[in-house]
Amino acid sequence: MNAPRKNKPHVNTETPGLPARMAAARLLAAVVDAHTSLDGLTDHDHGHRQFLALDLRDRALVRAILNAALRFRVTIGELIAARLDRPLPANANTLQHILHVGAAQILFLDVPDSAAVDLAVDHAKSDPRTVRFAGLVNAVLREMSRRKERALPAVLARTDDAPDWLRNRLVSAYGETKTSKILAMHRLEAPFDFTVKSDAEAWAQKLGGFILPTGSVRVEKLTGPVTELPGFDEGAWWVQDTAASLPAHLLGNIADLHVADLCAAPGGKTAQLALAGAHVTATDTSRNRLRRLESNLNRLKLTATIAEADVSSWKPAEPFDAILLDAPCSSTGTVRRHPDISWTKSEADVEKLAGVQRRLLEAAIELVKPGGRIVFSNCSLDPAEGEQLAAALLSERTDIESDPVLADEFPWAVPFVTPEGWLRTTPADLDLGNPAISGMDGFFAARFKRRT
Ligand SMILES: C[S@@+](CC[C@H](N)C(=O)[O-])C[C@H]1O[C@@H](n2cnc3c(N)ncnc32)[C@H](O)[C@@H]1O
Repeated sequence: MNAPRKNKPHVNTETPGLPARMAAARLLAAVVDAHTSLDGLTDHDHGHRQFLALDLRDRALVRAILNAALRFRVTIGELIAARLDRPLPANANTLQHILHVGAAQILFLDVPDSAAVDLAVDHAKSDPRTVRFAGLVNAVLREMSRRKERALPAVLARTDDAPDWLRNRLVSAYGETKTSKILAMHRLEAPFDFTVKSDAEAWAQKLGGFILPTGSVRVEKLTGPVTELPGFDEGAWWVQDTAASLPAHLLGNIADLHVADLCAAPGGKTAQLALAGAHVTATDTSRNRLRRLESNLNRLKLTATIAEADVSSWKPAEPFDAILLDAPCSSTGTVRRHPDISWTKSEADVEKLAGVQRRLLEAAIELVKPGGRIVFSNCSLDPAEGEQLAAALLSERTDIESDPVLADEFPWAVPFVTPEGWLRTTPADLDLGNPAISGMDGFFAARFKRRT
């Protein structure tokens, strides 16, 4: 018989609620320590095995815990630190994650505090790395629960809930005041935007929303899954942040033109181009994502030619009349919907992705006919992936010119057009008075023309 191990865990890990908390802490580690995307970890087909082992209710709880833990990570960290006599050891990652998962429930979720504390303590006891800290977990979280009414508003008022790298980059791009507005919006769940095929008025009514100046229908909160909403089965609309719907419009009248949508999946912009009457070729490197694009188009009863291809080496038979390149990016414009991005991405990613975008844009120029338009877009807030990249390209290449968006070209575009004729949106824009229904994703779009 083995000798009993010191600190041997002695907890029934099947205790109701405990597997969900253990999965939440495990996924938090994957996001924060290994920089893995939360969408991938919580995918219902290919997600993390600890997540897939849970029933649907617990999966929803894990998603809610992680959204809060990541959205308010700085606030939570400060409240934990205030309850400790000295900082936790640097290698105490697992303990940190258990505390953050417990605190996220106590501070931001509708879970009884006692359950959140007890399950965090059980979790600590179940793991040899944290069993000796079970008392500390109990003390910190109970005290947090007792003091939250007083402590939480004060800490929320002085924290930004952004890692330093992101805050610093935003301040250099937008200044302190606008950065504060953007980060305040990052604390809120984004409303749902729908791009409708026609009759926005009727769909706004049926979906319980309203029409934005950009033409999208906005709904503050959904009452059930998207797939059960009116109009889903008949393909009357698709979910698309209103900012994401703007770049495709910049191609102008594309009826009957041959348009390539490069980096197309899952196809929100392909659908717009097809709906506008173009003959669309949609390319992407990801076979899985192209499958999603195909099924999305089928539901919407729209068509496009689909090509699995890498833009940088793609050699189509004919050049296109127009090109949309919605390039992969750091996605910092979508933090409201994906609070993990602040913690999975870094300054180095921004620089690396700006290099990728430049290469893809150079390749895209070769695919358009002389005189043809190219719209380059992405959902980053960082000028390195937007304004700086566009300016560098224009100053270094003589075969393209800027095709600026004019102030009177699209009435909806006026608030977002820069002096250079580019489009720039941030979550602080589209302020409708009530923050819960305001804001939009951060997007950049520039329009170029290939010289004849
Ligand atoms: C921002 S997403 C596109 C979103 C899409 N345009 C939409 O509106 O639904 C970027 C896409 O670029 C694809 N991608 C990345 N590198 C690529 C490359 N070298 N060639 C083609 N596609 C690429 C990714 O697989 C991903 O689907």
